[in-house]
Amino acid sequence: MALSAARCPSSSATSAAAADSLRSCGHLRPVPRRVFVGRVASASANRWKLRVTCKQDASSVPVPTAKETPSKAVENGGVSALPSQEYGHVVSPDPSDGEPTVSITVVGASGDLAKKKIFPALFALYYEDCLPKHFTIFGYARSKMTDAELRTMVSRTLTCRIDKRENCNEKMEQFLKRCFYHSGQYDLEENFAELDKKLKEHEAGRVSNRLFYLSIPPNIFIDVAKSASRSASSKNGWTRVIVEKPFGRDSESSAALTSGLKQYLDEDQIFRIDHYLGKELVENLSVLRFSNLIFEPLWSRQYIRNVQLIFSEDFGTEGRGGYFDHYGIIRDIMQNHLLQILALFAMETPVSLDAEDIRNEKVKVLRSMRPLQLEDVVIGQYKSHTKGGVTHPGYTDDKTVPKGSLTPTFAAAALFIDNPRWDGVPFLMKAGKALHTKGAEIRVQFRHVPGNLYKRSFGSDIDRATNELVIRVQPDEAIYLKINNKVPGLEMRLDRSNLNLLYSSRYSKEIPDAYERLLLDAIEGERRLFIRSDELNAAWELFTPLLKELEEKKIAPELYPYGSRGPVGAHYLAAKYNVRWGDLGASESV
Ligand SMILES: NC(=O)C1=CN([C@@H]2O[C@H](COP(=O)(O)OP(=O)(O)OC[C@H]3O[C@@H](n4cnc5c(N)ncnc54)[C@H](OP(=O)(O)O)[C@@H]3O)[C@@H](O)[C@H]2O)C=CC1
Ligand SMILES: O=C1O[C@H](COP(=O)(O)O)[C@@H](O)[C@H](O)[C@H]1O
Repeated sequence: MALSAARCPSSSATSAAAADSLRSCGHLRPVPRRVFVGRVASASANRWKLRVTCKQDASSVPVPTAKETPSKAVENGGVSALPSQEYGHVVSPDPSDGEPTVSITVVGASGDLAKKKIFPALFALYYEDCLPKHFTIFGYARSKMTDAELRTMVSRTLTCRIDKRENCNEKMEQFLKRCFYHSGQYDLEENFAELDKKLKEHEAGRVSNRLFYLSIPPNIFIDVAKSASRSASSKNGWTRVIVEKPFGRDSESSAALTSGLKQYLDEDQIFRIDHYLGKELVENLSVLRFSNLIFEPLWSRQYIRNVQLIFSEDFGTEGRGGYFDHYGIIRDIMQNHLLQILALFAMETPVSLDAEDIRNEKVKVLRSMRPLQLEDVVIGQYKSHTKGGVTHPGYTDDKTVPKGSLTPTFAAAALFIDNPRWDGVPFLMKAGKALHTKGAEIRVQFRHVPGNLYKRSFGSDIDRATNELVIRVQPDEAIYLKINNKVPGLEMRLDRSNLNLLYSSRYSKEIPDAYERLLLDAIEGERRLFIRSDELNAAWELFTPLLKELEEKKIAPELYPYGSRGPVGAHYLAAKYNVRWGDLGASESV
């Protein structure tokens, strides 16, 4: 049954009834122990805060961590209070209200990711009143652009929530007035010093918190970290840096990148983004598991036969072939997105919802994993295919891809966690580009019912009677459980039906983009969904030997037609572990 779009009560609501109502409005969100509002206020042991509404007030201003708190020497001394001034169309408010400001600099603002994801996510946060009262956004890149040109560029990709269109144009205009641009080189400290000067003018003497989003190729991360930290970091608030993947291409290059960044930044300041962790259904994994009695007792080798993590795209690498060829699908999707989901899925119950407690459990899973064996991996590459008169190019037809490239655009792998909970349970991953469909899902196949009284009704294929829990991350977000059910009627006939939680039917609220959640978390200092350096090392240690072996032995990928289901080898790999991929549809009905 769909919920009607109820009006949400204000952030000051504290009664249990109000909290319930807020929960149904989808505004409840765990964030760490800063402010305790509403019903769970007493549950401080759980370190929960209810983000009842995004409206920022003084009480929700993030408190810097011990490391981020500036020394007393710089506090107050670093920046002199400037009078209110007019900046572009914005009048900077009087600093006497004592509230800090956040300056967000998108480095690489002229690029694809900035336009496609970062600016739209910032606007969505603004639209939802999630950004602090005082904020400024700067684009930074080498391209020459005026503030007005940046605004025009950004405005092309802004959209309003489809479920909330009121004041859309007005809000866009207000947002764009708070966006500015500075052109500079990535390795020139003087250019960042110029940026610093502009930021200070906008910050107008307030405590200034600064967030840099490095939306640039990884070979210039360290230059920017150096220039920004030396010449444009905050003197009296926090400075944080979001880095986009790829974080290296193997253990060694990743370690070098981490130590390079740590020359200029503390680990606490580095927010390594994996945008899959910001997806709604991935965020919900822990809720599903730890707040429902029925799942957690089943969450082990005792009841689970196998777990499948499946990613597919129905388009190729067109336009990104040059980048992709250096990485391939294992580094692009498996080593980060799918592995992060696996770690969240398989971790033990953390002590609390605190970022460090969660990340401690995730890293234990990663470190308990068996190094990947070549015989447990299948790789593929798409080839040209003509369908309905349309010819789709093969991977190596892309001019930016070297001829004869062996880079996989598809991979399937069987992974194992050698710990008491998961001993012997195959975790099967499959990821591919240019497949027949686009989607990402987690499939949990349970064991057979021992001595099943209805065995005869399933014929010889008992596998078809397996209960399966599907968490569909995208598209059409859903959680459904396949159960065996009696078909109504006088005869005894069973079929497989779904207990189905389809988000679009249940919730009227539009699902926020992953980048919105992650940007807001970075502003709030919430690190739960960002990758800690030891997690990253463990992830690379798992994949690096395999990646090296594939490259050294020049293993040729199995070719599959563009738009197909991928290489047949993936089925043999699953069969080796008595598994049938759940996304093939064959086991949908009995
Ligand atoms: N696009 C996407 O969907 C995704 C991207 N990423 C990662 O995010 C980051 C940004 O991605 P995207 O926007 O696509 O990247 P771009 O290649 O578009 O680069 C962003 C900006 O960086 C500058 N730049 C590009 N190449 C160089 C270079 N060799 N030396 C110096 N500056 C350069 C350019 O700005 P200018 O010339 O104006 O200085 C460019 O506009 C990358 O690390 C990418 O791997 C991760 C996931 C998805
Ligand atoms: O990180 C990446 O993710 C995208 C897929 O992200 P999605 O949110 O659209 O599912 C993928 O296309 C890209 O190759 C990869 O680098």
